[in-house]
Order: sequence, then C-alpha cells, then structure tokens
Amino acid sequence: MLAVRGLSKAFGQKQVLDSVDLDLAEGESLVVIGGSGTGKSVLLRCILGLEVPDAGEILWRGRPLAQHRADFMDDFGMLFQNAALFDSLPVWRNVAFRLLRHMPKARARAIAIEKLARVGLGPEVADLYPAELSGGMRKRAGLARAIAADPRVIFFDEPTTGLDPIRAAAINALIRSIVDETGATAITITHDMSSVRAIADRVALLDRGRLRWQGPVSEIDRAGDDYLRDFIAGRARPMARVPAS
Ligand SMILES: Nc1ncnc2c1ncn2[C@@H]1O[C@H](COP(=O)(O)OP(=O)(O)OP(=O)(O)O)[C@@H](O)[C@H]1O
Repeated sequence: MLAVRGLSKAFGQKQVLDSVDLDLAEGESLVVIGGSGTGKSVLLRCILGLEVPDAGEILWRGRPLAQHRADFMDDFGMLFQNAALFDSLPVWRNVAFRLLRHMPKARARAIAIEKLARVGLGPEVADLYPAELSGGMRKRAGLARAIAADPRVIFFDEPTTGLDPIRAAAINALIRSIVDETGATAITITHDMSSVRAIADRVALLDRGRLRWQGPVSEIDRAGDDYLRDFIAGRARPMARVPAS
C-alpha cells in the first residue's frame, strides 16, 4: 500500500536518511524505532510531503505519492506528538476540524462525540477547551481527531510521550484496538518499547539514517542485531556500536 524506495535526505553535510526502503501492506501496523536524531521524524515528514527528499520515491497504492497527495491526505489521519490541539477551539471542534469543511455542524459534532466515546471520553468533554484536559485526555482527544474522518492510514508520532506508564499502556492498547477494528494501515514512530510490543505487527529500526533491521515484532527478542538488543534492553552504548553495514 505504501512503499518507500531508496529515500535519501541530507541537511548540509549531514546525511539524515540514506537510501531507506520500506514496505507497508494494507492493514499492517509498522513501528519505526531508533535513537534520537536517527531520522524517524524526517522519514515521516518526507512521507507527508513536508520535506523534499534528495533521492528515492514514495509510492502510494503503486503510484508516486507526490502526484496523488490530495487522495492520500483524504485517507490519512495523524496523532501528533503533543496532540497539537488548537487551544482556542473546544474539543469537539478540534476533533471535527476536517469534517466541518464538508458537512453540517450538527452532523460533524455528532461524529466528534461518537469518536470521543471511542477513545473513552464522555460527551461532557466535547465543550471543554484543551487547557482543561489532562495530558492523557489530550492524547485521547488527539486520537479522536486522527480517526474522525475514518482514515485508511494513520500515523502516530511518539504516542506515549509525556504519559505515565499506566496512561501510556492505555493509549497503546487503544491504538492497537482502533487499528484492529478499522483495519487501517498504521505507522508509529517511537522510542517506547512498550508501544512497540503493544502496537506493532512489524518493526523497523533506523540507525543513523539507514534501515538497520526490520522484521515481525515476534522476532525482536531473538534478532541477532546488537543495536536492536541494546535498544530493547535500554542499554547505553551509542559511542561503541558497530556502524550499520
Ligand atoms: N530542517 C532541518 N534542518 C537541518 N537539520 C535537520 C532538519 N530536520 C532534522 N534535522 C536533523 O536530522 C537529524 C534527524 O532528525 P529527526 O528529527 O528525524 O530525528 P528523530 O529520529 O525523529 O529523533 P527524535 O527521536 O529525537 O525525535 C537530526 O540530526 C536533526 O538535527
């Protein structure tokens, strides 16, 4: 459904993505992991068209994404790292933001309330402002916005950042159940191994702009890659690790 081919991107002398290939099947949940500064966000930004790659291409349903961006965006939802809610809008308008462009207000509000319920927020939350929500509630509201237009592809950018482990586990479980229930294709970028285990069908490890390892989540614990093992165990050895071949 989504294929990344030979994607490269440098900023000045710094090669941030170096010939990355990735394939994502319809309905699959891919989690991209990697240390800070390894190019995860740049990869996401290239897919979203917010960065122009130096080389390579991204295919969407077999066609160059750059030429079908409007179709892609119609099918796409995203949970931003800090939920990125508009502070001046009540929660329901945040959730219904895209819907309000093409449907009457009452219908958009009804869908927003239904999506809020799906993420565990009651109708009383609809008229609150983002500043009145806890971090976990903001994340849930952001998730409701991501799924408001029933997207076929959903990106989750660091979904558990800023949450305590119990709330993080709840968000991970919610994401997995939404992905299962909707059959949406999902890409998550994260450092959080609890998200990897809860959300992923397949895992891709980026290391200094290169795809170092990828495989089913069931194989990460017996993968032979030393950096992956260190990443899973949370062991620090950034200076000592062997360069990706
Ligand atoms: N617009 C830009 N101009 C210059 N350098 C950039 C730009 N965007 C990203 N970079 C650099 O590219 C590298 C990769 O950044 P990126 O944000 O993709 O890392 P990341 O893997 O998402 O890290 P983190 O997990 O910390 O968010 C970093 O060294 C960053 O400084």
